[in-house]
Amino acid sequence: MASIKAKSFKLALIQLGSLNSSKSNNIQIAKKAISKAISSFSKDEENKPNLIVLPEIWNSPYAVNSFREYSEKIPKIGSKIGQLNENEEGETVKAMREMARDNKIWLIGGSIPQKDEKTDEIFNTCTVYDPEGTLVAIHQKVHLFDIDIPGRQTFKESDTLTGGKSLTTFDTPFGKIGLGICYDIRFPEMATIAARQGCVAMIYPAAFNTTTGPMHWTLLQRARAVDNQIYVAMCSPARHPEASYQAYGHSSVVNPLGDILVEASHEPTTIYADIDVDLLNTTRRNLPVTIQRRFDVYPDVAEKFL
Ligand SMILES: NC(=O)CC(=O)C(=O)O
Repeated sequence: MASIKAKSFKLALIQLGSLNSSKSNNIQIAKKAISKAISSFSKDEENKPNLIVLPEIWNSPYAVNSFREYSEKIPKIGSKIGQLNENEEGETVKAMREMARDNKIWLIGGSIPQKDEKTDEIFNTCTVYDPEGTLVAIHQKVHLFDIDIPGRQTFKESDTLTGGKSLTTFDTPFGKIGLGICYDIRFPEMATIAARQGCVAMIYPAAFNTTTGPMHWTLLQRARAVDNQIYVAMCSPARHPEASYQAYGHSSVVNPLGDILVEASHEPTTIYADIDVDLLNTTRRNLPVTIQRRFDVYPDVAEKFL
């Protein structure tokens, strides 16, 4: 794996606030937050973010009994802005294409509930758009959030959701990016495979809660970053006092050394980080674990991705 060929870039994570049960309200909030993040660089084009990330399930309440109602059809990778009618793609996808095009950015559109019309299954799905509004990647949350910490946090996504069956990376002019959604970060194989395929960063739209957030949010990001010598980012919704699910917030970005570059509180905000490819490659040169693996001692599933 060793060094990575990529260009340094600026990442922005939008910790959306004031989300409620109105999908169109939530879309307007996301639109405004993105144009505000971009317009604040109108006199400083060079430092404008190249890649913007939204949180997990931002157009719907994060609740198992809402996912079907808010679900949308997601069209195929490669579909372009203005090509499809409203029966072929949902209003959130259409809006995200416009957010990417109007602001000339790459957009990781957090996640939204997706309905597969053929199978009637619902997925927790992240879509990615290039600056023309073309859909370039789709990631369906692989590991469903089914946990029970009695008296503190119980959630069972599998009551209404189906888990995805594949891993996702996508190429940009500044490098390859790996995607996961929230609970996916607890499964280290995903980040390891993405890193070994040449990703410069793993990005997770996410919504930990006030029980699991303090326990593991930062630890998991730092672990995935240090193990794989990549950047790791998680983008959460802001906490909403009236929501049934209390999101942790704390959107953050960690560098390949495991340093937290930036971390939000639980309020609505946008945070920025420079993804420095030289630092990544220096880390790998100084601590060459990426070329010291001993697959003769532990032949594992990731070996075929060498
Ligand atoms: N919400 C999730 O998918 C995951 C989470 O909150 C946790 O792992 O903790």
